Amino acid sequence: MSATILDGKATRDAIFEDLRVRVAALTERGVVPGLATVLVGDDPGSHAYVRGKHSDCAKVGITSIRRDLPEDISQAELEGVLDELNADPACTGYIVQLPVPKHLDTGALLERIDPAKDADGLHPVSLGKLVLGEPGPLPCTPSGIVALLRRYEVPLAGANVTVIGRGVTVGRPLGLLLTRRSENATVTLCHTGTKDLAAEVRRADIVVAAAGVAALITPDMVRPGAAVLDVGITRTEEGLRGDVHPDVREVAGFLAPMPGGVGPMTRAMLLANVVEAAERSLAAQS
Ligand SMILES: Nc1nc2c(c(=O)[nH]1)N[C@@H](CN(C=O)c1ccc(C(=O)N[C@@H](CCC(=O)O)C(=O)O)cc1)CN2
Repeated sequence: MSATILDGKATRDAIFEDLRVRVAALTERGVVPGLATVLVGDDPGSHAYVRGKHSDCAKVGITSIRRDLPEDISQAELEGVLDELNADPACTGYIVQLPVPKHLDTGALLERIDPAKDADGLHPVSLGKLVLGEPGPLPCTPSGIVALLRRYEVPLAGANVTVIGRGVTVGRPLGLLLTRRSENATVTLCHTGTKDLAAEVRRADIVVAAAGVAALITPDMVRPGAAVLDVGITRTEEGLRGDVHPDVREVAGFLAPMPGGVGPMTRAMLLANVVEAAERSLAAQS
């Protein structure tokens, strides 16, 4: 039997409906949420994601600001742009599109963002709040994964989850999210040093593949009925490839495909972070 598809686009559309109403309520009370994006260089994938973020903003009524910058910008110049956004009242939240060119220090850039405007949940203060279990913006892909699993009622409490990839945008924060008491899953975080990846995947109830290696997860590795979420994207001459082999669909119980699964959820959770931050600031004013 073929897997039930975890439909990220349909789930995103439902989230946008809710956000549209909340943005209208904020705007009526004089708070206009505004998302800025900071994009460095010419990477076509990053340009496509940033375009998508701006078109999402238009759909829910969030104003958006673009800062597209040249590949050879210096760290100091780029930090100057972040300082301007920190001071700009029209920008209530912003992101630095990752990855940035190699000569730039990603950690220092993320740290430069005013934590109150951290729309991506990647500032050290936001990640610290996640570790401490305090409220704050959550990294978008991990929170999108949890929202998608919840929407399709995939059981999380007590589940064995194998996450492949230890990056700061997906693997590491996802491990923190899924081991909160509210999710209560047991997480194995796999990476290039993992001795027997197939064995770690085989014992999982839920597999999240975020390695960026095309077709890394093959049907023989997946326990029949498991939920498999494909987060990896590899651009090849034949088109986009996910980390999950297409035949996994015949073995898995649930499948978040690439495209159409986790990606749209990442975009939805970004806007949710912007709206939640605006709501928090309004509550703090009153
Ligand atoms: N500052 C950040 N940088 C990056 C993040 C992030 O969350 N914050 N995540 C990724 C890129 N990303 C958003 O920025 C992103 C990736 C993929 C998708 C998406 O919708 N993918 C489509 C398929 C891909 C395509 O059509 O090109 C899908 O899965 O359906 C959205 C956002 C790294 N950088």
